Amino acid sequence: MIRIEHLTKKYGDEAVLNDISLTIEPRDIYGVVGQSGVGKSTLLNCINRLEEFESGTIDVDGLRVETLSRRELRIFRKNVGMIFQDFSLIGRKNVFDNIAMPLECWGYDRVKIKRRVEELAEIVGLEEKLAVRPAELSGGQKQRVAIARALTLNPSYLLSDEATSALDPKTAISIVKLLQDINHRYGITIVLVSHQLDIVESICNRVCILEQGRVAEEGMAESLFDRPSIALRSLKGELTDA
Ligand SMILES: Nc1ncnc2c1ncn2[C@@H]1O[C@H](COP(=O)(O)OP(=O)(O)OP(=O)(O)O)[C@@H](O)[C@H]1O
Repeated sequence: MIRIEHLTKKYGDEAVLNDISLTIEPRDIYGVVGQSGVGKSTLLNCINRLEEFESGTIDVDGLRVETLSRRELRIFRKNVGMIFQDFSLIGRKNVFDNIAMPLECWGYDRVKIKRRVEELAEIVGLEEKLAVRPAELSGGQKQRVAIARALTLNPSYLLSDEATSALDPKTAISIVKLLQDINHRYGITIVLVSHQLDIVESICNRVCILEQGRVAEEGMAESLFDRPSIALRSLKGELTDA
């Protein structure tokens, strides 16, 4: 469980996140939506402490993220995979070596690395592409490599920052299905930041809408999308400013 309480994060004097409190339950696919610049990526980056924050607490499975030492943080991050819009793959390494990177960092032996990489390649449907470099892959295939790499250390959590935003609609749906499958089969909790509301509606069970650094609305995706609030209608562009 991720429990965020009274989180405030500033850049300079400006609070990008202002007193955010929310709870992400195990096995959730939890959507975070909001206008561009509202602080969605910052919120994700606070969860695995890629960003430090001024006040508030983030508790992940009983660990207080803001109190972790550098060594504890390294271990904590094994449990929290992350994927990005730009895939963040290493161009000079092939698919096998890209997926293997976290295992190599943790000093696993070659036999274990080979077994795990092949297992993950099968899960994401890239068994035939292990020897290929990222430049020879489609966007969807690149994101599959990134997903496999994010799962190498068996995390309980996957943070997804606009992972489908650079993909065409059909490919985006195939990645969404893969994320759904990973959530169902392995019980991995997913926190999904996206501006693609149709995707959030199709995959997330809970959603929070951020507005001006605050939680404008939070709840079950079904009820939120069935009876759109002012916050959601505004995000959809259905309301014009008076
Ligand atoms: N390192 C930084 N230093 C200063 N300001 C930053 C930094 N990173 C982000 N910001 C600012 O913080 C605000 C929130 O940024 P963030 O990337 O979290 O928004 P977002 O909701 O994810 O936006 P988008 O949907 O466009 O990706 C923005 O105004 C951004 O300019």
